[in-house]
Amino acid sequence: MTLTDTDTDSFVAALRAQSQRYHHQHPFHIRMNAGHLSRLQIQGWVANRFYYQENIPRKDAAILANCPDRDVRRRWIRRILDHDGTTSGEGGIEAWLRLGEAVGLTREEMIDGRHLVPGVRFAVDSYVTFARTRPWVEAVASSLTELFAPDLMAERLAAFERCYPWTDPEGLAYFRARLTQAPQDSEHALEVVLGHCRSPDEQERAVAALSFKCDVLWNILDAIDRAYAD
Ligand SMILES: O=C(O)c1cc(C(=O)O)c2c(n1)C(=O)C(=O)c1cc(C(=O)O)[nH]c1-2
Repeated sequence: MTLTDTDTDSFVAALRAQSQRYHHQHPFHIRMNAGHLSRLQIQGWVANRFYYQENIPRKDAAILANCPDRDVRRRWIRRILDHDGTTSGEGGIEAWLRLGEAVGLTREEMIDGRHLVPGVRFAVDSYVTFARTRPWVEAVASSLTELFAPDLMAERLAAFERCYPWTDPEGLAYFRARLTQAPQDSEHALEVVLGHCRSPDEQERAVAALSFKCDVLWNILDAIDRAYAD
């Protein structure tokens, strides 16, 4: 099927329109970026988000396992290395642990999951299951929330520096790294999705996958917000 530029433009517009459902609008993030969260609420968010961070490489490994395209795999595998690092002391998961320490948590309490609330576990697990069980292109499409992430990351970095001065600034390196990693990742993911989703049905399923992922992120924050209510 041949796609015209207009078809592609309207598909990209439908994907981008999902930004209206992105978690930058969630009341918990709005309060975070306005400096209205307590130290306990920040710690609860960091400890619970650790479960998301540690599951991202498992989600990406599921996409690799289901993907028959060598070129895509060759590039996708970098995401796993970005998060896991290639040796101890490196990678995004390590950086998140340092963020936790910077806000006053210990590594042990993040790793053993003692603060993990059921709704966060359920939402994160559903994202990993989605990547394992749905067609790999849909799983790639679900990662496209990263198209919307950089503005939120930049806002969050500024908010931490301005409003939560008790955070050790070195702990914010994770957010800085994502400012460049997220656009690279989402650019590749968008290229894959545009290349593989040609029919209206495939395009609809890609938009639905992205919508599902917005639900995952929203539910993570709902669960954290409820567990750490004022
Ligand atoms: O803090 C955030 O707002 C945020 C959002 C997202 C996202 O939009 O999915 C990711 C991340 N962070 C992130 O740190 C990250 O590593 C990441 C990987 C993915 C993905 O779906 O593959 N999303 C995100």
